[in-house]
Amino acid sequence: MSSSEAAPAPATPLPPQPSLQVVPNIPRRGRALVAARAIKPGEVLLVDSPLLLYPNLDVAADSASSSSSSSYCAHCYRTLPSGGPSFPCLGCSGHARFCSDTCRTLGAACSHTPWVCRALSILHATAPHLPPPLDHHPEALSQAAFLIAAYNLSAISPDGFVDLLSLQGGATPEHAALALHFLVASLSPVPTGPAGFSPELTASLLAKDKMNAFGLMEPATGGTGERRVRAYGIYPKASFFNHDCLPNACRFDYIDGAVVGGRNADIVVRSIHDIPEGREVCLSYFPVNWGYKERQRRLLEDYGFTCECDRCMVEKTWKDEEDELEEEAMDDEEMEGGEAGGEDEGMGGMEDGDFPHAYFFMRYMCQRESCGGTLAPLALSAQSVVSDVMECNVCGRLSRGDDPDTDPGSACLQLEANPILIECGLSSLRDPVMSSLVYVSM
Ligand SMILES: C[S@@+](CC[C@H](N)C(=O)[O-])C[C@H]1O[C@@H](n2cnc3c(N)ncnc32)[C@H](O)[C@@H]1O
Repeated sequence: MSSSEAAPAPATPLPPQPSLQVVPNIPRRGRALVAARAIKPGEVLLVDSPLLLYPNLDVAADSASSSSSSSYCAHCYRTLPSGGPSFPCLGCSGHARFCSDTCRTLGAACSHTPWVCRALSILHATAPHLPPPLDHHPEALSQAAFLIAAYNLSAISPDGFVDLLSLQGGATPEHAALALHFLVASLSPVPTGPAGFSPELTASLLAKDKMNAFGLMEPATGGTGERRVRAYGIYPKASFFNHDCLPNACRFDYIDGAVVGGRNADIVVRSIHDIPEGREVCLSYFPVNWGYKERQRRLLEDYGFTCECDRCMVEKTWKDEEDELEEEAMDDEEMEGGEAGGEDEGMGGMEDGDFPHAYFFMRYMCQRESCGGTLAPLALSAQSVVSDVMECNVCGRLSRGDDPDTDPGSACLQLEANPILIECGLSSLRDPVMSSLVYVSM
């Protein structure tokens, strides 16, 4: 280089290229998220903060502890340390408790305002005497808690409420929605935002909740491995993900994790494996090990569509065979007067050749009994190196299982959710990811 040539400008790192595009309307699927470029396994595709959170009150009503106060912070839903300090709400005689004075102050300003506090207190007192048809409605209390949170949002954040209204889902008021509307109306005068308070709005909100709420699970406690939902959240960007019964991404929450900045209720969506540019990125709306009939029933009842994904197209034919087998078994039973074993609707009895998704189940499904979680690699390192450690999005176990011929369960590191590795996973949660959705017009 001669002395007259200008020295090259120091290289400035390129901003991260967005990984997802919002496509506004795919026929029969509505909005969708599509890979804006080739995506590697374990990439953090989205970090989303909740528009609102609300408690799963139906669990509390079921349990013996229904009369005691909740074991989660009423603002951020972190587990409260047993025997440790907690900060009672000053308005409802400590029924609601917080994990810190900061959460108590934030709660009073947004999630646990004086109106929410009063309405939830009355709801707790009313819970044993709900009028019909709510007395036989398994989710009545949680749905009432959702409506309280939603109408509270309409008053404290009209913009947030507009985001909520923009989500998929609408309905005309039917019996249960009307009953919930009048239950909420009876609790305490509802603070109305610009959208008002009406049976039509209530029905529409309930439909949006059904189609878009994410369950945040209780911590895994060993034992049976069965986990219940501690709270539900509405996540506006994550709500754009459509469903696939063999998803290419899955979501994690670290609600009890050591997340800086008070964003422990954020959810993180990571890719499970390579995704080519242009491919739709989908989550599974429930555990991937559910059988065909159960999946179709849930998708139709709660989400209003019939799934035609590749897996369903294959398993649809199994259903007919199963029905035939069931009929044969019933005929045999009638002839022999003996017991006939029923066919498992899931994977039971399948030969490898009948089951083209076998690889997915071996590689990406948690092998821990009764977990049903999906595995994704820990987040890509800063150098974009794909991790060979897989994390389960339900039980949090970490495992190494590159070789599909080995049982990933046997390679399981047997660590409880490892805080160091999870911190590594979270280290790539930079704010730019939040804005990495780009909107395209068709
Ligand atoms: C959480 S929203 C997903 C985003 C939605 N497409 C939108 O436009 O906002 C769930 C709704 O999307 C639609 N949907 C999701 N997955 C689908 C699929 N595999 N096939 C058809 N529709 C689907 C259904 O209407 C479902 O109730």
